[in-house]
Amino acid sequence: MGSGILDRLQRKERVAAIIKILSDNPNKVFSLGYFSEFFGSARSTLSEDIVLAKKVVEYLGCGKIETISGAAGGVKYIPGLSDINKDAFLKELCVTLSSPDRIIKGGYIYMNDIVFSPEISSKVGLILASYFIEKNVDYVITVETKGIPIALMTARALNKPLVIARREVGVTEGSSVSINYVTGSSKKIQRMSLGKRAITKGSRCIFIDDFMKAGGTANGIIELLKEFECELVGIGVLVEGASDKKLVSDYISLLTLETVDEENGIIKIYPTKND
Ligand SMILES: O=P(O)(O)OC[C@H]1O[C@H](OP(=O)(O)OP(=O)(O)O)[C@H](O)[C@@H]1O
Ligand SMILES: Nc1ncnc2[nH]cnc12
Repeated sequence: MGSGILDRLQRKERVAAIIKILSDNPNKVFSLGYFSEFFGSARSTLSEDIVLAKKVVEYLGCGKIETISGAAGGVKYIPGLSDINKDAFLKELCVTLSSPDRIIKGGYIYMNDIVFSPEISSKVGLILASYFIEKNVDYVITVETKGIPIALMTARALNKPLVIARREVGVTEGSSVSINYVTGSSKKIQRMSLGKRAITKGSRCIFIDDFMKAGGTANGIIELLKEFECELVGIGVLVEGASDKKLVSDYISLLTLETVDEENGIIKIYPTKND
């Protein structure tokens, strides 16, 4: 494809196609030359198309198209949600999560339907990714199980690989490194393992999870990454438990769970003030 049928595309059709190509490949730089060849149009024409594409993305409040100058320059799409869209989404999520029928014995709330919903977890991933765009991330890391969809969606938005620490050593991982850690959720000593070939030495990683209680899991990830001589450059979770003393201090949470009152059937959860 490229020339032939596509060279007959009109400006508005090219703009739609540019947006599709860029948004399918978040954070990937496409040169003007690439589009010029693809559409069989002059670079000057493409520059004007890109100005229009930028306007459309801005209008939709779904991130931005950025121009990178220089020899390795071009354009890339940085996914995101406008503040208005983000606030509305997080508020609505709080309403959904505060339904009393979500209360689980022991002070937990049921979140499986939320984290396993592609529509919701993709937006959560977009929002979390927006906090780490500037961090030069090489990998997104999570620990099985419930953090996986959100971590994958964050990795998708950053266009970086996802790495999953396992509770048990997986045969298909090859030789692995394991560490023990204490999770506040189950208050038990747990083990997490990562295949030795999963991450390249010296990489920069962010840890993404669905929930942070005491932060023992995040701490475990820090210890695990030390074994790989990798650096943890950010931590992001969908929900943090407000009343719990944390073992880590530098993290982003989107929602704060203040109370789960089993007796009176009350859940208090609100968007975290991060800025
Ligand atoms: O901050 P912490 O005190 O360490 O607790 C947070 C951890 O607890 C939850 O996992 P859980 O143990 O419920 O496992 P699951 O994801 O397999 O359900 C959550 O997904 C975090 O990984
Ligand atoms: N869903 C949940 N609700 C409350 N505390 C938790 N800790 C881990 N998961 C949790």
